[in-house]
Amino acid sequence: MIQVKKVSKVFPAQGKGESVTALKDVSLEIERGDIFGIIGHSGAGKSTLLRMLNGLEKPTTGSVIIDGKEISKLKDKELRLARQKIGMIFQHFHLLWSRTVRENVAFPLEVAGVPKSEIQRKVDQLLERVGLQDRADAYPSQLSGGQKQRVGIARALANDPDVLLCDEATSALDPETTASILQLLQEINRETGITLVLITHEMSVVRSICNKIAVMEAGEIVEIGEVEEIFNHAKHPVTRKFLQQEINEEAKDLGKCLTVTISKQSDWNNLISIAQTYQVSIQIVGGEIQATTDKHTISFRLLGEPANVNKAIDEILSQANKMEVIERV
Ligand SMILES: Nc1ncnc2c1ncn2[C@@H]1O[C@H](COP(=O)(O)OP(=O)(O)OP(=O)(O)O)[C@@H](O)[C@H]1O
Repeated sequence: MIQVKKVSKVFPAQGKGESVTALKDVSLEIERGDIFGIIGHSGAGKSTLLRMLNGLEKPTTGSVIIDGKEISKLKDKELRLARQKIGMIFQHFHLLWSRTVRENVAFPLEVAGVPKSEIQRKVDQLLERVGLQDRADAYPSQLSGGQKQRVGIARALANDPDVLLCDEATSALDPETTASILQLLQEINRETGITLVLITHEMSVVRSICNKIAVMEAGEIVEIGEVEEIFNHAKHPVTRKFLQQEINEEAKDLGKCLTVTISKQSDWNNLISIAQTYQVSIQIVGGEIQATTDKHTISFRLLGEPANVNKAIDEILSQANKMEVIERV
């Protein structure tokens, strides 16, 4: 469905600045119906790659092929037609603020020259699909973040695209709304077989809906494959860091989480003795055994009476000279 072949992108120097290599020799293949996640830190090149997929950005070298057509070579009308089959949703929604919900969703259909009666029918159907039929005449400013993104999704689906590109589509939303938007995207993928490509900096997003993932760092793909495989056998440090971050985030919802370095048997004994003293239990939520350095990192939560948990944490922090506390969430 989507093939990115040896794509590089260099943004030429502006003024006195230096040129920026945003993508270096990136290759990937996305199959029809995939929910493909691209994860990376800010500046890794995710947006540039996503913009290549709908022809908004042209590769400096290499090619992008969608449904057999080399999008990077298309011009004018051909490119416009190809783009109608590639929807996009954004972190900050990009809605037209002076238009109602209905008019926002109708917009791409008007641009595509669809007859008015057909537009009406299609918009009703789309609004029902995203659960906004009773907000059709509201303006975006009257909607919650989740509802705004639902408008964005309905609008992106207006021309029955084969691909939906999601640019940090849930990053501005709270966890509950994020879950409901991801669920909607997953349902649409199941019902229509649409291919989803989503960029994110959160592993939890990848875990909840993606089947494949590419991890990017400094313009390159450092790890790529099936989600299950990568989550179980992450090889690259960047991937591992994202996974660790997710564990910490998850733990934040459930209780206080500490990540400490354990380098001696006595550190374990110490930890257990503190837990016994304050009658808390240690729930390990993650960790890493570093065979080469003999330093093991563990992340854990303390469970018990809140006052006791706090005392135990204070005790561990006060012994930071013995166990190095890397992170306290
Ligand atoms: N139009 C442009 N002109 C010059 N440099 C650019 C342009 N667009 C992106 N870049 C640079 O390319 C690199 C990759 O940027 P990109 O926006 O693709 O990263 P990203 O992973 O999407 O980051 P973020 O999550 O912050 O959006 C960055 O160094 C960025 O400054």
